[in-house]
Amino acid sequence: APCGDASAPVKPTTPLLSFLQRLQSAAFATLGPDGFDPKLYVDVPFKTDLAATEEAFARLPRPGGVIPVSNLERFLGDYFGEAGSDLVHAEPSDFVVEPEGFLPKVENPKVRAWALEVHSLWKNLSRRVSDEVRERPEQHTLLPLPWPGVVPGSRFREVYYWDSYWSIRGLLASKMYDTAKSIVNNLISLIEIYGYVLNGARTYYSNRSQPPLLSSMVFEIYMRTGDLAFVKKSLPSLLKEHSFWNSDIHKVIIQDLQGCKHSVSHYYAMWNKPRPESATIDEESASNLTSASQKENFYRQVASTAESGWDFSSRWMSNSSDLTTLATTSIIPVDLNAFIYKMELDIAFFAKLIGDNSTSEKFLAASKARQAAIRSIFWNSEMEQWLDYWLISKSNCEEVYQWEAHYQNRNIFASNFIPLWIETYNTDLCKDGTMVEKVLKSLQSSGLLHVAGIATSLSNTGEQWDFPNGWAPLQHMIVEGLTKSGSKEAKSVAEDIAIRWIRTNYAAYMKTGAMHEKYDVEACGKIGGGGEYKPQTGFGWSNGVVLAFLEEFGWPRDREIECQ
Ligand SMILES: OC[C@H]1O[C@H](O[C@H]2O[C@H](CO)[C@@H](O)[C@H](O)[C@H]2O)[C@H](O)[C@@H](O)[C@@H]1O
Repeated sequence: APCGDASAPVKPTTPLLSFLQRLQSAAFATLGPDGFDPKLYVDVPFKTDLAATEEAFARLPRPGGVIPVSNLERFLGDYFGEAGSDLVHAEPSDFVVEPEGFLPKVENPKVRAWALEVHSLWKNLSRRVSDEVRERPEQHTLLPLPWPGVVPGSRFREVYYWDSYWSIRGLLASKMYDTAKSIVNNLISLIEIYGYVLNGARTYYSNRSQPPLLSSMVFEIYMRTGDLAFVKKSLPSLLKEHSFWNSDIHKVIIQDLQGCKHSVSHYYAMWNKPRPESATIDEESASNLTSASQKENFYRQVASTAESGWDFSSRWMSNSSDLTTLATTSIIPVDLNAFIYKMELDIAFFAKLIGDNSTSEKFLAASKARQAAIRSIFWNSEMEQWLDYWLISKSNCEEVYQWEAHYQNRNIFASNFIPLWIETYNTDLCKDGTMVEKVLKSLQSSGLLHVAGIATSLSNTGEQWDFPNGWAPLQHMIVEGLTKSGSKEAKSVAEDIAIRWIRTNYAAYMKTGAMHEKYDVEACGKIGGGGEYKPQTGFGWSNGVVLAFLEEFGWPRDREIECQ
């Protein structure tokens, strides 16, 4: 990792984005904070070139320094298309109303009818980039992805990296294999250009990635389709992605108590300014920081937290009520290292499949090293969970950090159980049945399990990746880990969590007519809240997880779907 902020990389911004940020700031001054979504102003496509638009913007009247609402609205209408209009609806070629062999274990007619509705939502969420973006990319922040894809929904108008994994899990249950492959091909196209998968398919997301689950997407698609050519095509990009996550900025060396050095990874965005999509919010949050370097550090922490996918959470804060104490780059996250461990196992598996034995052996060795690191650095045998590790040092500039037990973060987060999802695939821990039972007990007494699913954390901070919110990805990884653990008891707890999650999604859908981005786990049918934007609907990963759970566990005819 870079030694201090000064040496850390920052991606250049574009003139288009700088202008849109000025527009966003002017709109904020005009409209005020109520209902204001800053992302809208960096998503609007230009109708004409930047120079002409900037000139017209400069000519707008500004009595008292603020553009009147009517002038702002007219300017927006004259010079910009609707946000999202450059990503057009695309009918997925592999969608059928009721696919053959769809959710064979779902017998209850109400649940089946609802599952078919959820399945049909893929049509609403399917998009392709308009020809206009390809012809004039300089007038859009949207990136010209080559193939159709699936978006999360609502304000998340573009493709997102880690969301895509759960959309794919649902698409596979919906038998939409071509759409699933097309999503992966788009992400691969980003690696070919940038060397990594971007947080999302917008120019303003190019300073960071998101939790790396591309190899898991390829793995799941291969397991369903047996498409070896697809694996062969994906492998070179996966190798590039692996180096990105093990490069200078993302790599940290920690020496354990036995003197063994471990190479692990952390989140680290190539950015030290307000996030363009939330600049008005970030500037306000940083307003009490006095020096330029304090602000730059804060902005880097904010962007690095967005790279984690958990934006925002007490998990990354040294004081859970003060966002300016975000310290994400000083934390070695257990889930990120579990994902990279899985990436290493997947690459070894794919390389073997295509007959590249030396790559396979190299990545098997890398996975063994990562497995040892996970055990030495994150595992806490007293709590029987894996804990994030905080890099605390006087200079914040160590070549090698010395591991100390009290730098493990003993606060409880759902991420402390994410290695379950990976361990079950291929490890000694899994062979030791008692281990799974210990982690299960620890989960059961953690305080995370609630009537409507697994809470993200135990702290109610008002941030969206904290209590009482429950997120589909977290439910899915823990449930799948427990299900595949080989323990009967773990499988039955997993099924119970899945049933609660399905019920809450169903009840909220019946009440609101929509699938939601996050839910409140304290009550069945309650949607989540908190954070910097209004709760969103659609919603790719929630749809994917409901379909994946229904495929795994089914729903017997005589089991009630209503909240109990
Ligand atoms: O606009 C604010 C932030 O929004 C995104 O984060 C949230 O939505 C994503 C899409 O569903 C999801 O992947 C992420 O986990 C959520 O926290 C975006 O990814 C952030 O970069 C952005 O700043």
